[in-house]
Amino acid sequence: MISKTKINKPSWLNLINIDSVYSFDKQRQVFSFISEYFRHRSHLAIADITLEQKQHAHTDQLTGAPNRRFISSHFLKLTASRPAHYLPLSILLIDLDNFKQLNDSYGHDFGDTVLIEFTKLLESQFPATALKARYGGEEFVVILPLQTTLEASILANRFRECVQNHVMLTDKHQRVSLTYSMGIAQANSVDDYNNALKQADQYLYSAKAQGRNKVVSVHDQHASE
Ligand SMILES: Nc1nc2c(ncn2[C@@H]2O[C@H](COP(=O)(O)OP(=O)(O)OP(=O)(O)O)[C@@H](O)[C@H]2O)c(=O)[nH]1
Repeated sequence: MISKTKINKPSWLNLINIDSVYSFDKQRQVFSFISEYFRHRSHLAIADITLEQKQHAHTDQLTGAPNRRFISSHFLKLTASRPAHYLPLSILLIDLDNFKQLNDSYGHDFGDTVLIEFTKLLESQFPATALKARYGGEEFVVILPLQTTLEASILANRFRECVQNHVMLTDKHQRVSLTYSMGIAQANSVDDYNNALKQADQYLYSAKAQGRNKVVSVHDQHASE
């Protein structure tokens, strides 16, 4: 004898415990379940889309790094909610040197490859707890939680050497290396963040003015130049 559970029906119907789908009452139950099921499914689909849109809005599409929006809408909120786990923040503002020239010499596609490669270097060389974001164009920011600018400068100079020694190959097998300039400032509170960022930008400008391939913070005697 063929049991009732073997009647052809969509597999998701097995999710409900029904002995029979024949009585009127049971049919009503089934239909109400079906409509509930699809309502639930469409809610999940909407939730998925929203999550995907959020991810998209907070991710730099070329490099996959978090973008500037991620910092304000997530990272700073997280810092505000758990200050003891994050503050002080060291803010490292990075601008790749002579990037226009690199694009002009080797092509925009190679420039894109360099930005991707640089993001990978940031990821591998800075601690996992650091936020590494593409700020826009050839500008990046690294935020180091629980670090003073003095500690951050040591890491930053080590990374500067790592980057200048890192050789990349073009599709014509030309060897290309890269340098960057950096300004570092410290935020002791979340409210301090924007001022610290401006300060880091001034130090970055100073690093460029001093000939590039340089890290400048309050500890550098030429910082005010
Ligand atoms: N390949 C590529 N280039 C980009 C991207 N975003 C910005 N750039 C280029 O980066 C270059 C930045 O040039 P500038 O602002 O003149 O700065 P720079 O040549 O790096 O000179 P300094 O900053 O003074 O050392 C421009 O030519 C932009 O077109 C990108 O996503 N991909």
